[in-house]
Amino acid sequence: MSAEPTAETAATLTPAGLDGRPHCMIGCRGVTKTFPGTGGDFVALGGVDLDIAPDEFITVLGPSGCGKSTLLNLIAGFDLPTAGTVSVAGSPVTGPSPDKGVVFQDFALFPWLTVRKNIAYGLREKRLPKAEIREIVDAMLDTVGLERVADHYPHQLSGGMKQRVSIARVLAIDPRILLLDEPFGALDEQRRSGLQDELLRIWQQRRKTAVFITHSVEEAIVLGDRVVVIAAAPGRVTAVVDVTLERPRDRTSDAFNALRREVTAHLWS
Ligand SMILES: Nc1ncnc2c1ncn2[C@@H]1O[C@H](COP(=O)(O)OP(=O)(O)OP(=O)(O)O)[C@@H](O)[C@H]1O
Repeated sequence: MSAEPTAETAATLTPAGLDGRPHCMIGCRGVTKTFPGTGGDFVALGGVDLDIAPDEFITVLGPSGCGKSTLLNLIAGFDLPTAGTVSVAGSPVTGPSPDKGVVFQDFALFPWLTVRKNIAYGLREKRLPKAEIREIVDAMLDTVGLERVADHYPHQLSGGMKQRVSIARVLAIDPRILLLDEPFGALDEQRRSGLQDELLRIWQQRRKTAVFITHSVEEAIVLGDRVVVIAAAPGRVTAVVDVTLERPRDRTSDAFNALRREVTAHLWS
């Protein structure tokens, strides 16, 4: 069966509600991605279907190599699917755009720019007036608690600080969608937990649609409204677990542990 959407299915991807907002911010329909290999094509994603609602926080969990980053790259528009469609607010994704902000694990900061200038980078690209840039950057420095190191360079910062800068740089351009590829993977438990809290606070304040890739079952449950489990070879969604626990979530509660067992079972099945 063809994975290409018909005019009818494309139209039903994002029917607007009474408030005029789409029900689905990100829609994946039969998303398949193959890469050429020496022994023939390698199917990294084999038909992913997923709808993500506006303001929803989705976490994506799966073994190494199952296609998590590939999926995120397709949503970001860094690459195109071999078959199927990825749409944002009803329009097919054809490339990167300012409505999608991406945070990478390795921070991707400019080493020759100070913290302030790193955060201002996207705003300067947008050619905003200087005073407005300053105002937004000051607000961002405050949000992520980095005023003290505003004039430092990346090499003078800890890993956690660098990741805050990369989050602030993305938030500064105020994208509707946040795409985060294992952003806290390299941090110690304490920093990781602090940044999880900070990210949730920002997400709740600014209401964004978030897709967050992780290898950690705990992180997936702490953050997500839903945890999407992906299996490998080919990459496909094998489970979607609703997390209805109140935030902030108590990682030691019975309900949390029950979810941890459920998600882990899906991951290993
Ligand atoms: N540009 C590419 N060319 C060839 N193969 C690729 C390319 N990008 C990814 N792959 C392959 O596709 C598969 C999925 O890769 P991907 O990086 O999406 O996995 P992942 O789940 O994010 O892994 P990890 O958790 O280790 O980061 C892997 O087998 C990878 O080797």
